[in-house]
Amino acid sequence: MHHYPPCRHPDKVIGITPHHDGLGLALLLHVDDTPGLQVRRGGRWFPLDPLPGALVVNVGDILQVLTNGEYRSAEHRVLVDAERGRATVVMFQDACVAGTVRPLPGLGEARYRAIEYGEYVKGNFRALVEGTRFVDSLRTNVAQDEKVI
Ligand SMILES: O=C(O)CCC(=O)C(=O)O
Ligand SMILES: [Fe+2]
Repeated sequence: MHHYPPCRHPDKVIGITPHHDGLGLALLLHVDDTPGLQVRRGGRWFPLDPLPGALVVNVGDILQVLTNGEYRSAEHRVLVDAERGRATVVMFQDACVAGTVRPLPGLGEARYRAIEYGEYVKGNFRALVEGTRFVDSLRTNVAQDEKVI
């Protein structure tokens, strides 16, 4: 659960810095009608305003690998509001702890190499601290050559 208190200087703070979710699928419920969530596409930020009764479904990096890059993990961030607080509830679907993160068979040549889940988690945290994307380090030559993912 997230709570973003109002801030009189919203231009000077950030609710959550830009990131890609590292896990599988994220389901996000807006508890109130305060906007703040934004998604980046083509270098621009777009607001994802709350819709009553709707869930925001967000693809994370593991799902990007699982689908061999067919589904892309979306970069997003949260801004804060000057007057109103904001609350959200997020549920992350994760991979099996004893499992392997790899593209599912039948989706063409693998664009990502397989990695044990434990190693994935460690690498993902390391990359977060360094400000890089761990999923990029898993790309195979196929993905490098295509320059699409
Ligand atoms: O609270 C939100 O709108 C987004 C939360 C989020 O991006 C996250 O938990 O990864
Ligand atoms: Fe997120």
